Parts: sequence; C-alpha cells; structure tokens
Amino acid sequence: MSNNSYKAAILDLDGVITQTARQHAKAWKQMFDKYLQQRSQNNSENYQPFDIDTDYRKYVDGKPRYDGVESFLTSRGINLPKGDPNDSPETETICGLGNRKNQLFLQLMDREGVDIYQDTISQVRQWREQGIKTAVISSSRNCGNILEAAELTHLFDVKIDGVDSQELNLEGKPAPDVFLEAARQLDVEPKQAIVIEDAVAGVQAGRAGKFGLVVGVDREGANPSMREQGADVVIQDLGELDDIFSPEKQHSASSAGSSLPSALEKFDAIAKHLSNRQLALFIDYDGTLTPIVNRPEDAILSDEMRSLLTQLTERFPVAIISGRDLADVRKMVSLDHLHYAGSHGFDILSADGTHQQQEEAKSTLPELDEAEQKLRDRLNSIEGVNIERKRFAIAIHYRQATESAVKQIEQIVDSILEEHPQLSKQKGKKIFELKPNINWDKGKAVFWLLDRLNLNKPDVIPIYIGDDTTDEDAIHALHDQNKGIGIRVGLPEEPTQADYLLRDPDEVKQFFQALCSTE
Ligand SMILES: O=P(O)(O)OC[C@H]1O[C@H](O[C@H]2O[C@H](CO)[C@@H](O)[C@H](O)[C@H]2O)[C@H](O)[C@@H](O)[C@@H]1O
Repeated sequence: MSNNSYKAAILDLDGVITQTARQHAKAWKQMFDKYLQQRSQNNSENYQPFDIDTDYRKYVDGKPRYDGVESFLTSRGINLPKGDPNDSPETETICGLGNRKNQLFLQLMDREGVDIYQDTISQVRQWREQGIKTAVISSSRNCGNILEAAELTHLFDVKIDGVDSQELNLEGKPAPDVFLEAARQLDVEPKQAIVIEDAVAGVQAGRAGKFGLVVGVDREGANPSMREQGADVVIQDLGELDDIFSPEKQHSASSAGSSLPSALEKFDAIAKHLSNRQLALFIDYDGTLTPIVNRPEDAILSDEMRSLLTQLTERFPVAIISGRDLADVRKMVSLDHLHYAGSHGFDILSADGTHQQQEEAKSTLPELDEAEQKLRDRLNSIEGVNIERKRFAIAIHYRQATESAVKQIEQIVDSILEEHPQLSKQKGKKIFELKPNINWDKGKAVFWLLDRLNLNKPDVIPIYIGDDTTDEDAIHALHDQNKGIGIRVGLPEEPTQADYLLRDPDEVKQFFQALCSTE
C-alpha cells in the first residue's frame, strides 16, 4: 500500500449506521412545531411549521444539538438566549429547547427501539476482517447509548460523540474537528481515512478535514446537493463501497479513473460531437442504471430513471446491454421500444421483436445445466453464496459471504470449470460468472445491434455506458473500431479505454437529463 492508501473508515452514526435520523427528525419537528405554535399564539404571528425535509436537512441534521436549535431559530428570525446545558426542557432558551427535543427523542427510542442499516454493518464487519480500523462519530450525546442498545459498540475502535466533543472542546460539524479527532485516535492521517456521512454538514466537515475520500450516503436519492457540498461519491447503499480498501482499487482510483474527464463537465464537447449526427445509446443495467446492492432482486430501477429512459427512447435508439437474464432485465426495466441484450449479449431481443440467440452458445446449454447443478451441490454449505442462473451464464454471487470464504468459493468454481472446458470464467463485482467459452461478448452484441438496426454508419455515434469488466468489452470494441464514445461508471479497477467517466448512477441520471435537453 502506498502512503496515500486508505487505512480507516470513519462513519457517522445517525442515517449511516442506525436509522435514528428519522427519529431525530421526528423529535425536532414535534418540539419546534409546538414551540412555534405557542409563539404564534402569544405574539399573533403566522404559524409556519418545521419542515421535516428542508428545515431538518438545512439547519439541524448532523449538527450538535444546541447549534441545530440556534441555526433553525435564526432562519426564522428568532433570537433566544443561549442558556445553560443544565436548563430544564421547559426553559425558553436554546439549551432548554435542545433538551426538550432530546427528551422527545429518548421517548421515541424507548417506544420504537433502534433499527440498524444492515448494509453498513456487513461492510464494517468485512472491513474489520481485512484489518481496516473503524470509528463512529456523532454530534449526538446519545451515541454511546444507541450503540449499546443496538449491540454495535464492539464494531468500532474509536467513538467520538457529543459528550466527547464537549469534553475535548471540539467544534461541531461542519467544522472537521470530530473527524480529525477520530483519525488522530485511530492513528491515521486524514488522507488515509474515508469519511462516510449522510448529512450535508458532515460532508462539508469531511471535505474541510481533507480526508482521503468523502462518501455521501443518500439512501432515498433525495439529497442532490451532497456532491456540490464536497462529497467525492454519493451512494445509496454501503454495498457500493465494495473493495474500496483493496490496493488495486485504490491504485486505479488514483490512476486510471481520476485521469478520465467527466462526461458531465465535458458535456458541451460531447454535444458538439453529436450535432448533425444520430446518437445510439447502449446502456448497462447494474451499477449504471441502479446502484449496486446486496441482492440482485433489490436493484430496482427508480421511476425517475425509467422516465428519463422513456424520454431518451423517444429521441434515439436505446439498448440495454446486461449480464442479467434477458427476461429478468426486461422485467426490471419494464419499457417497450427498447432493444435488450441479456446474458452478457448472448441473448438479444430487438424492439421489433427479433429474437437472436448466439448460435454456438446454444450447444453449451447442457454444459451450463450440469455446471449449475455441481455449483449448487458443492457451494451449498458455504453461507452467503447465491447462484443466479441466466440462460447463457451462471453468476456465483459472494457479496454476502465472509471475506475468508471467497478463496474457497473460487477454488470450487475453478474445479468445476476444469471439468467443463466449453465454459469460461469471468469476474465482476463480487461475482464469478461461468459463460460459454465463445468469442462473443457485450461488444459483439453492440455491433450485432448496430448492423441489425442499420446504424453501423458514419453519421451514427454510438455511446456505451457501463460500470463493470464486461462493459469494458463493449467500450473496447468501440475504441478498436474508432467509433463512438465509451463512458465508464465509477472508478475502474482495471485499465479502461473509456473516453469519459461518470462517477455513479446519479451522474448517469444527470447525463441523461443533459441529453434530453439537447436540441
Ligand atoms: O451487465 P449488468 O447489467 O451490469 O449485470 C452484471 C451483473 O449484475 C448483477 O450483479 C451485480 O449487481 C447486483 C445487484 O446490485 C450485486 O448484488 C452483485 O454483486 C453485482 O455483481 C446481476 O445479478 C448479474 O447477473 C449480472 O451479471
């Protein structure tokens, strides 16, 4: 590992590890609404309730309790004396109101218990198995109790919460103090640590502390300002941080990926290239149209993305080129008028109903069936393995298996592969795949479709967008033919021939929006 390698993860508590952000928001709303109502009655002012989305996110989320009270009241032109942390919840001071909110929060926790985000816990466990140090930070003075209640204390080497901050005189977020103190106690440089935050104030704090990577968690996809506020990447699920600590990934993040120009920043140049030509869009599914998640069935296409795809289809030929089974990817996308390729391009259905299955591959179907049965038998006893059969491929998912089991899984896959030379192995994101050992891939599928749709001509510019190794086959094929534009989604782990980078599915969405607004 180079000096710049990440060695630690510092995670915010509420909204990243536990689902208590919702309970905090609810308690803030109850407290402020009651207070604002009383005030409006006493002073004959208009009553404007606390908005659980905008006010919460802008003024209180992620901040120490009393800073949150002050920041929201100031936004409403209300000035109260600071008071003292010992003020009773009935006192009309900043501290009094803060204590009132805390009382409500504790009542909610008592009633509802603490829910955790399982994706985060799985990642933290995996990182700890890899020897990565972990810290939890929170502005909340209840952090210790919440961790105890959720039985998570043992998963973190260091904890810095509201109580510690007061003792150590640390400034609250968006100042970087809590993160810097966590890094100091973990004995790592800020640039060796990644910060994982769901609040804008926390993302700003991570950026201000010059941490190696600032990850914004936006589970509902509802917080578009995170990137503008300094997040390097925005994710919906911690599963997307897979392999973030592997030296290869870090190396590629600093070399291959970061040297690629952003397709968003260079959109004008791309649009210029497209003027007076027809665009043909080829898009991968997992990791491109949807974030990577623990279980394939949970990679649901958002309504917003579906509506953008509809708009794109009205203007250009659009094809989804997926590793999934053809029927599966069609069901996930659920749109007509698109061309679909499943099983990494072995199984193609054009929008006019033409169904093309790669001829040679058909003869390997009995081999695939046999291999599938062997995989199911021999991997049966290993927890966390999920076998997904596609017509022309078998995916062996190990995302939910322990790090130590991966080697054994690969050995079993390799031994079965030796018994079936008609098949070949390919690796993807936490996945081994067995496919027909035939010179056919997503790149070949793209050119098959270009020919079939009479689009393989100079005035057509194909754009391919994808995130994984199998997508590189298509990007490679376009590059080899000196044709079109290749866009990689996420920092690639292997050398790429892509022309541009989009950092995640959210940027893919922005790219589509930009395409839809071109003349
Ligand atoms: O070519 P794609 O459409 O991107 O398909 C590639 C594989 O995607 C799916 O697996 C990946 O996404 C899952 C859901 O996010 C994730 O759990 C898994 O770890 C990833 O490898 C799909 O299940 C496979 O069949 C595709 O080959």
